Amino acid sequence: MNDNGIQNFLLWAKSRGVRMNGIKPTHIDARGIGITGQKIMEIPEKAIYSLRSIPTSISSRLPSDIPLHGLLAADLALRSPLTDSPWMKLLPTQSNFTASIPLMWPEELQEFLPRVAYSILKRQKNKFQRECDSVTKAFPSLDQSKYKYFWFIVNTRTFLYETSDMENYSWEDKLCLLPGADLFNHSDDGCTVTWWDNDGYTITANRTYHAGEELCISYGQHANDFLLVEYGFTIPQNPWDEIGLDEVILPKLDSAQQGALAEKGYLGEYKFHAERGPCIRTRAAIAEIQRQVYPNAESEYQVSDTKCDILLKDLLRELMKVANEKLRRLRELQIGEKAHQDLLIERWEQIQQIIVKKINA
Ligand SMILES: C[S@@+](CC[C@H](N)C(=O)[O-])C[C@H]1O[C@@H](n2cnc3c(N)ncnc32)[C@H](O)[C@@H]1O
Repeated sequence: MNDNGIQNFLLWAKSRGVRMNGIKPTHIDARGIGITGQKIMEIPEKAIYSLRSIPTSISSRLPSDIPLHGLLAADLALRSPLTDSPWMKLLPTQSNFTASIPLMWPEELQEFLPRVAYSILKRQKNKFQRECDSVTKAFPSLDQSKYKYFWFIVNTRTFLYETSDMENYSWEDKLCLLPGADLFNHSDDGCTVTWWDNDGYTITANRTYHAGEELCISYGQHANDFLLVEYGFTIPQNPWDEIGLDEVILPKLDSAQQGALAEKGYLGEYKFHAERGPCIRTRAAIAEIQRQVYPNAESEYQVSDTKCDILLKDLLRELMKVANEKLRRLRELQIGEKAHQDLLIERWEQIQQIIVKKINA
């Protein structure tokens, strides 16, 4: 059936009282016709807040290499082009951020983050501080905490934005704010966000939703450590979740082994994914450790899956002890808000669940 056929069918169905809200029949490859979601939101070019929206009175006073993230935050904090609007009244408050965003927590609590999350936090802290220093140097009356608030508004609400004239921009500068579309929460399998070059964005339902059911988009294939630091939440059943093994692997490697791994570009950032298992870096490190036990094995490929699995389970048991101890101390802790402790406890319990699943497999 062609599109005319579908249109005629829709008119006929409508005359019989059939109502379709937010969905329509569509040709779906080999599966013939199926029902897909309609456009549920359109954001035209003129509603996009991006580099082009920033006046030279702001940008010319800042270093030319300041990332767009820092520039957008400066514009929002200084000029309030959107902040006096009804959009602003809907945004999270400072106290929402203080409860959820680890960079705003007491430092003693940040140290309870899993190592992977803590590394992401350190990079984020450095990036924020560099941009904050540039902006407050150029605009000394701007309060640091006000700038930090808007920096996180940008951090938690931007979309990837790439027009044909932005090819040479660094990926960091290909972003924009979309007031309205930024109200979608994240799920690993959400509605589709499409950018039509020089025209605007459309968001399309990915499946049929029940009336009143929340529609989400996906912020990307992120593990929970990333979601926690960048957005202030984790999701319970996250298919992209993985756990870091650095704190149990690195102490087992002597300097020669570390050198061998560094040569291959495999020193550190060891991950284990609940479904996919150890990443290639982890396998290479396990092979190095195995060589202490099986000195004749020459490459990671010579270490059998079974031997790798036995050592992996030992490493996971060690990580379990770390998780147990963190949870014990967290439950007794008197610093910070309950929301901070809840988020940390939730994350360590997710780590425990991934470990238990593997050990019992
Ligand atoms: C782009 S905004 C989404 C709209 C936001 N909920 C609001 O009230 O404006 C992103 C923020 O929403 C929250 N969020 C998004 N998805 C979430 C989820 N699946 N679970 C918990 N919080 C979520 C987090 O605070 C995140 O930083």
